[in-house]
Amino acid sequence: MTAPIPVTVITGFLGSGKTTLLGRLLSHSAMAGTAVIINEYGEVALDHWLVESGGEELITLGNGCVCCSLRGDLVSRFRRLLINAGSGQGPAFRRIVIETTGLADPAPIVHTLMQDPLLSERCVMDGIVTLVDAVHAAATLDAHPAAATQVAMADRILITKADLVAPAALAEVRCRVQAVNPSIAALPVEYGRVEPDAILHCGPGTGGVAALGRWLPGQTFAPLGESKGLPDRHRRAGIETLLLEPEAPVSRAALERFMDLLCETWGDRLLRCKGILAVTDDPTRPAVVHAVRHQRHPVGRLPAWPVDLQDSRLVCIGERLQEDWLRGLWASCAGG
Ligand SMILES: Nc1nc2c(ncn2[C@@H]2O[C@H](COP(=O)(O)OP(=O)(O)OP(=O)(O)O)[C@@H](O)[C@H]2O)c(=O)[nH]1
Repeated sequence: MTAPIPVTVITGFLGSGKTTLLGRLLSHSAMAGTAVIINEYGEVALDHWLVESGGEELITLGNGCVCCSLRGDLVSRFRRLLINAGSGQGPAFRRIVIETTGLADPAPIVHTLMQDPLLSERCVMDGIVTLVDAVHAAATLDAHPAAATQVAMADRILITKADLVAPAALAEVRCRVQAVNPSIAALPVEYGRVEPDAILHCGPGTGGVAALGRWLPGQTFAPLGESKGLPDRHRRAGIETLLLEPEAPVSRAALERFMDLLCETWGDRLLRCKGILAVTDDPTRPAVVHAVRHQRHPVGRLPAWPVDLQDSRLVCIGERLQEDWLRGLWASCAGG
């Protein structure tokens, strides 16, 4: 009998720093042999281009959420991983990490994995790790029940972007988080700088997975069926995504102006914006932009275009977004 493969679910609301954390962790030798499944909500998945996996198996599930519309896809990708590794057709691995979308409810994900005969025989849930963005914790927990569910079900909680708030504000976030999940101590982090032990080996205890194990048998979820037929509950709740695919490179100054105006104007309606875009100063090194609500993160650069991405893409996720306005703003800033 081989030991069951531990599965870690990394969750946290949109833009809370999941991909940043994952990228850091995967560079650690203790994470060698990790298969990674990244799920993204936007129309076009960008995260896998932003994670340096160091040769680990990396699978993307895009344009939907593994807690609802993509539950069937999650099971089939998981099964394929296990079957390919078992038959030698795919790489062997020692653990699996799933990065959920920022909107995901962890309960149906764990339920989906626990009810599949092959997965429940070969894998064991290690833990649910929830990231809470220190800058936006209060607004997010107030407005989005999924954010509170993510915290309530956590085995480990990391308060990210601790560098962006004052100590008093950080203490408030801790209190807020502990009011939702008093059994877990929340650990502040900056740019995902944690040792792997901070997220691994949660083990059976009083945390989220143990609690879910007791609670799930009494719950019913929509049957799995064909994933494409499952409703996307976030879309029904009014969360929309917009995609821009600019054809020409943009100047760095125009890009900065666009991001500033976008965050200023849409503010809390803009739950997330991210993009990989060609810039005129060096179109071979694309710019990476991120925003969460009114907070715009500094523009980064990739050393080169990923092999399977050659065009600029920018995704916005939010509520009451207006496509015409977004396109108009881009045109007026970029001059296109
Ligand atoms: N200042 C600061 N920025 C951070 C920290 N962690 C992440 N970021 C930035 O926050 C932005 C979003 O980070 P991501 O890691 O992409 O967030 P995510 O949770 O994967 O985003 P989604 O998958 O879209 O939900 C990026 O610009 C990161 O560089 C942190 O601790 N401090």
